[in-house]
Amino acid sequence: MKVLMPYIKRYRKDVYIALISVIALVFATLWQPRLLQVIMNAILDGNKTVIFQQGIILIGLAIIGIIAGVINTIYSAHVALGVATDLRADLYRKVQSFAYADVEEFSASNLVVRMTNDINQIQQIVMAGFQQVSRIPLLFIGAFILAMVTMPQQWWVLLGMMLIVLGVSWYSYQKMSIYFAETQQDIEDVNTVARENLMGIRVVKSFVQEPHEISKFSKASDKLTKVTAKIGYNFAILMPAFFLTANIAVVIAVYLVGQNITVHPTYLAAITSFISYLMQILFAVINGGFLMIMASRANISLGRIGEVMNTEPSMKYVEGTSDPVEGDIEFDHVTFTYPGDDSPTLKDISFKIKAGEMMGIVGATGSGKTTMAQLIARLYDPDSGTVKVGGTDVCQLSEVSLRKTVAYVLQRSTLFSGTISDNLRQVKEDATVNQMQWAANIAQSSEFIERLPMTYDAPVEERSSNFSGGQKQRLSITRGVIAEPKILILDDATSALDAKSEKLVQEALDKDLTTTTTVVIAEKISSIVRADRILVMDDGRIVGNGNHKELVANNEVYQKIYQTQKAREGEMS
Ligand SMILES: Nc1ncnc2c1ncn2[C@@H]1O[C@H](COP(=O)(O)OP(=O)(O)OP(=O)(O)O)[C@@H](O)[C@H]1O
Repeated sequence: MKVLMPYIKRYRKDVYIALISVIALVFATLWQPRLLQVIMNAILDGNKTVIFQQGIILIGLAIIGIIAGVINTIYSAHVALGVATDLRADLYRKVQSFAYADVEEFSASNLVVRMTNDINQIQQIVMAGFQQVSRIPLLFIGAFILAMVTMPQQWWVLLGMMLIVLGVSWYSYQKMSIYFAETQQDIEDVNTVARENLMGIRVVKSFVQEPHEISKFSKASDKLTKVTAKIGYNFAILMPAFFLTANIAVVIAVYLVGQNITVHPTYLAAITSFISYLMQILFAVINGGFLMIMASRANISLGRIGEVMNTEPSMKYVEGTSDPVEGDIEFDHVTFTYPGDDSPTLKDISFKIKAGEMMGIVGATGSGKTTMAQLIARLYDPDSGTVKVGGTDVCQLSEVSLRKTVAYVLQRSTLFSGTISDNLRQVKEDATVNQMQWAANIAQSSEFIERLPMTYDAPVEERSSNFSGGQKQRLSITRGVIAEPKILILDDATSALDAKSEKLVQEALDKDLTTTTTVVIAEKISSIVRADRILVMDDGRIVGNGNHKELVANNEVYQKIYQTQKAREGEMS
């Protein structure tokens, strides 16, 4: 609730209108049986004036009730929609402030569920809250008092019905809250299976995994069905049980009143009014139960949202100039462990590279190459030691300055839906077509972009599905170079390019980005053979540092990689 209150307060005016309209609605609902009673007595007395007068008031009251109901729904919806929109925007802003490690810890899909499903739960409870929270107790207490006033001698019928209905609802709502919590989990499971399947649909199809995937989905879906069915059975029993109890109470009241009807003819009108109040009490209890269930679901969602909102980003940036720094890189005794891991992935790494040089990083898979690149881009901070860029500790650079200095191109290219120019302008807002062409020429992407009917305004579909792997990589490199970064990291970023294109990219980089430090992580030695310096990684340590010639001459690990690749190339040629 602490999370929600500041958001609700922003809609004070709508909240007041919603609450005042509830009071008008309850008044109209409760007063109608009372008037009906007066009219019925007037009918018995044959008093036409009273019938007419009270009839008009009754119609007026009904109209007031309808108008109040409409106003209440509109303003409750204003508050609910406003709260949900603001909360979603703040949650999104918060996630944007997270460090990469924070996003990884929550997991991206989990954060998406929190921003969509959980926010929806909040929206529903706020809406229901302003429609029902004040209405239920007012209706319940009002109907109870008026029923007692109408037929005080039937107090025990009323009390008996209330005890039974409240007892049964308490028991079943308790039980159903457990089922609803299970449903929440089961919905997430179904979502996860469906999402994984659809995102990896190419793999599913190519390995003919459809039957396996269908059975996995069926299992998750069956679990959800079972719990939902249990909720359905409970409701199926609960509703008739409530109405049976109410009807028994009505029968008892009518029977008792019927004994005296000839002595007290006004009892006839009173019993009609009494029955209306019994029904209102019943509806108040049923709606109260629903609200409790919704509230318990929303409470879980609120907890999940609060968890994100209260998470402090694990990485903070200093305020400072937004200018880029020079492209020198230095690692000084850097040790790094991934959050949650026991042993370090990088162990005591030290090296220096001058601005404008090219550095290659090779090593076995899992040896820590990508991790090292991530530390240059400050996606993580080291446990100990310092990473310096342009002679400054990366922790002492403002976020904008660091992002302007370092461009990081990954093997698995991530392009955003929109157009090619939208993607390029993410890095350089005011990029002209000439600048785009310049960058595309370096990345060898101009050749296919310019063949597209809309060239740089060509659409990029969701997950860039309208481009091949090689085209995606070239577009990512284009985006990486367009702002002429001081440091360009290519993390296996040319793996989907043929040898000729890769060579052309490297030559263009040498020619056009002369002052840029290039860090190339590659499986193939051929990709880094020209580098000024090559780091050889093995199990999180640097086991070789030199140029190709030096390493071929005296580094065992490098020699092994080189010989294996040469032998493979020999086999292939
Ligand atoms: N987010 C992460 N959380 C925990 N451990 C991780 C994470 N990312 C990588 N690792 C582990 O750190 C080690 C080094 O991974 P890294 O990706 O740096 O290796 P790499 O040399 O780039 O491998 P490859 O050549 O296969 O890309 C691996 O053992 C990997 O399992």
